[in-house]
Amino acid sequence: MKLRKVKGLNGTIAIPGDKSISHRAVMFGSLAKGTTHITNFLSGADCLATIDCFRAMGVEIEQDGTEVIVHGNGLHGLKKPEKQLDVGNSGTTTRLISGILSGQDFDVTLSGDESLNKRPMGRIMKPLSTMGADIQSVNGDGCAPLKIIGKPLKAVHYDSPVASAQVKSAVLLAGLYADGKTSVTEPALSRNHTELMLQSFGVQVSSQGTTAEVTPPAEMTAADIVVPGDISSAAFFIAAGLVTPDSCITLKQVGINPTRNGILKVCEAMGADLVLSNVKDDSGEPTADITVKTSNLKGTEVGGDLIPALIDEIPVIALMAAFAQGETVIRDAAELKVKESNRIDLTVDNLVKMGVDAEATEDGMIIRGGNPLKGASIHCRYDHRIAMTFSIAGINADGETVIEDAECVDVSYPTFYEQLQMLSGQ
Ligand SMILES: O=C(O)C1=C[C@@H](OP(=O)(O)O)[C@@H](O)[C@H](O)C1
Ligand SMILES: C=C(OP(=O)(O)O)C(=O)O
Repeated sequence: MKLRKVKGLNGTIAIPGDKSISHRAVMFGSLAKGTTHITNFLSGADCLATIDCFRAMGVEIEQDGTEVIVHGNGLHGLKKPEKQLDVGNSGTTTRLISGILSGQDFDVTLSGDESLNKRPMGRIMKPLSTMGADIQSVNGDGCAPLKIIGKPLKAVHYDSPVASAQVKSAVLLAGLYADGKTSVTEPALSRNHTELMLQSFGVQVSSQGTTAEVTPPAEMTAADIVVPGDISSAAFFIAAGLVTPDSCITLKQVGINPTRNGILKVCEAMGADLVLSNVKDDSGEPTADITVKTSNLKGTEVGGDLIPALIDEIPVIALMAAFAQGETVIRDAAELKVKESNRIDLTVDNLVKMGVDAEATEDGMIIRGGNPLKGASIHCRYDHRIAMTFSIAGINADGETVIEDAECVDVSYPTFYEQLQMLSGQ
C-alpha cells in the first residue's frame, strides 16, 4: 500500500463491529441452547477463525456479511473436531477457546499462524491447570500448538498477575464447567465484555472492583447481540481526524464501554477537539457518535490503570504524540511486547524511520512531538495495528510511505483503506 499526503479527511463513516464482542457472541451463542442472532458482526479474519473453530466442533453457524445466526448446541453440545483447530492470528480465539475446551469430554489440538504460535500461553495454562485441565504446549515452549484434553474442572479463585481480559475470560469460561463458583482478580480492570455478555446469555456473573465471579449454569440461553462499532478501529480515524489538517470526521455508533474508552481520556488530556453525541446505553455496552476536528495537540502521560482501557490503541496514540507539542511518556505497557508483534519496538522503529524523535523504554516509550514526518518504507511484521497506524502517518508525511504486508488489516478492519479513501475524497 502506497500513501501520500491528503488534503483533509471529511465525512461520516460507520465503524465496523467490535472484535472482542464479535468473538464472544459466536462463542457464547455456540454454547447456548437456541438461536443467537448477531448484528454488525466483525467479518474480519480473527472473528472468522472463531466461527470456523465452532463449525468444526459441530455448531451450525450461518454468516452473511455482518449478520450471523448461531444455532447453539447447548453447554455440553460441542463435538470433537476431526482436525486440529486453526486459530489463525487471533490471541483472543486461542485463549478464550482454551478455557472452553478445558471442560469438554474430548481432546483437541489448536494452532495458529507464525505470530500466534510465538505468543505466551503459559498465562492461561497455569490457571487452567490449577482447575484440573490437561493443557500442554506441544513444542514445550509455552506457546501454541496447544493440546487440550478436556477434564472435569474444579472451581478456583485466581489472582492474575496481568490485567488481561483474555486470561480473565479463559478462567471464567472454564468456570462454566467447574464444580462451583470460579473467580478472578486482576491487578487493574481489563475489558469486561465477557462478564456483560455472559449475563445476556443467562449466566450468573458478579463483578466487584477488579474481581469477577461466575456461577456454572445448567444451560445458557440464546440471545440477540447487536455489536457496537469497535473503538480500537475508530482510534485510527480519531487520530487521523485530529492530526490531518482541514479535517472533520464523524464515526457512528462506537462502543464507549468505560473499560475500553481510555483513548477518549488521552484525547482530552492532549487538548483534542472531540465531541460525543447520540450516546446510548440500552444493551449494557454503551455507544456514541464521535466527531473529531483537526486540533493542536499537546504531549501527555499515559500509564497505570488506564493502560488496559487503551492497550490496542497505544501505537496510534504514539503517532498522535508525534504531532503534539512537547513530550509524551507511555509507561506500564510492557504487555505490548507480547501482542501480534513487539509493539513497543516496532512502533518506535517506524516512528524514528519517519523522522520522529522517539525512544523505547522497558515498559513503554517516550515521544517528543513536533518534527515533520517524512515518508518511509514501513515493516509491520503482519501486525494489523502497526499497518493502520503508519497508514495514518503516511497521509501526513512528506513524500511516499509504503506499507509492506498491508493486507494484514483484514485481521480486524477489512474496510480500512476503503473508508480512508472515502474520507479523503479520492
Ligand atoms: O479479550 C479480548 O478480546 C482482548 C483483550 C486484549 O488482550 P489481553 O487480554 O491479552 O490484554 C486485547 O489486546 C485484544 O485485542 C482483545
Ligand atoms: C492484540 C490483539 O488481538 P489478539 O490478542 O486477539 O490477537 C489486537 O487485536 O490488537
